[in-house]
Amino acid sequence: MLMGRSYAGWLDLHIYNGNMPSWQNLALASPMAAITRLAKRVSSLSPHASRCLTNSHAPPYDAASFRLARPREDLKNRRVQWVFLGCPGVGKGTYASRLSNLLSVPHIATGDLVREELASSGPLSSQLSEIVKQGQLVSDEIIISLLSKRLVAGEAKGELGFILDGFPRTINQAEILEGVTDIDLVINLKLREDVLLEKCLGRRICNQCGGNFNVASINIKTENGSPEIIMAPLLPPANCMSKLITRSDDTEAVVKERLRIYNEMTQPVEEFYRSRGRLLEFNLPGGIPESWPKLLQALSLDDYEDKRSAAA
Ligand SMILES: Nc1ncnc2c1ncn2[C@@H]1O[C@H](COP(=O)(O)OP(=O)(O)O)[C@@H](O)[C@H]1O
Repeated sequence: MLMGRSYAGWLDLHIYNGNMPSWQNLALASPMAAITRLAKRVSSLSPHASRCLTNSHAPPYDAASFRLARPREDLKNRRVQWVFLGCPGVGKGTYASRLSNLLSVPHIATGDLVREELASSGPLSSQLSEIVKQGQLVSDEIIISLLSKRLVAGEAKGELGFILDGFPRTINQAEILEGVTDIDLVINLKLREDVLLEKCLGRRICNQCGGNFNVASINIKTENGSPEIIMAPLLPPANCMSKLITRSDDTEAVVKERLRIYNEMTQPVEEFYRSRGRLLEFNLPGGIPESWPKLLQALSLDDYEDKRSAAA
């Protein structure tokens, strides 16, 4: 874990590339260039995927935007474009969502996009349902189409920057993303595999408000030099209690398959960004109360949060 080490510290260690942004200076500009380039990729999808998406309830992208591609924006003139990597259950959604609130950039989770598509009973839903239930990855073309649609919708609302969670998950996705936009930072969250399994099995979602909770109480003592891990359950408020559901892919067999697929398909993506000097490895020291301040510290955002809360 990068504890007690400032950004400048990791710069020295070459964990980060030479283009370290000053978050506080990241000003306003549209991620339109990235969106249009991603949308352009969608246009080269197989006729089947394009047809599925074109038949969907919302237009997948604005064809006119293909002509608007602009050069990559200067980092100083836009908001952060970050990616969260990490195994199922590690907490990508939790920390991505907190950072999204702090930095006022959208948190875009491709798993959520897939679940929304499933819930919509659109043309892709029965195909997606089988894939997700088995813990397999959705095809690159479908996931890129869903993401492109989401980015275009966000752009129409004036969204700036993004924190991606669950994308890219394959080298091919990483290469496509690399071809369309600049990713400033990739935060790789890490936790022991036995804890990941417990966390996935304890995960609960309120089917009314969509809130994410966890009933698992993790208490692992120090052994063979590995540190103690204590994670208190993240219990829902009383009004969500009777509405909790478990994700269909959070069964022991499916979580193990998702972990296997992560190691096979997504771990190479860690190396992809490590070799480009953009990967921040962060070993979670425990639950949110211990991990959040340390993550902010590793991102040199602890001071930023103080200023934000003082201004609120
Ligand atoms: N980038 C992606 N590529 C392929 N499939 C994806 C991607 N993102 C999400 N999915 C699909 O959605 C499911 C749920 O994703 P997610 O909520 O991110 O799960 P996890 O908890 O395993 O990180 C995945 O198991 C996979 O089927």
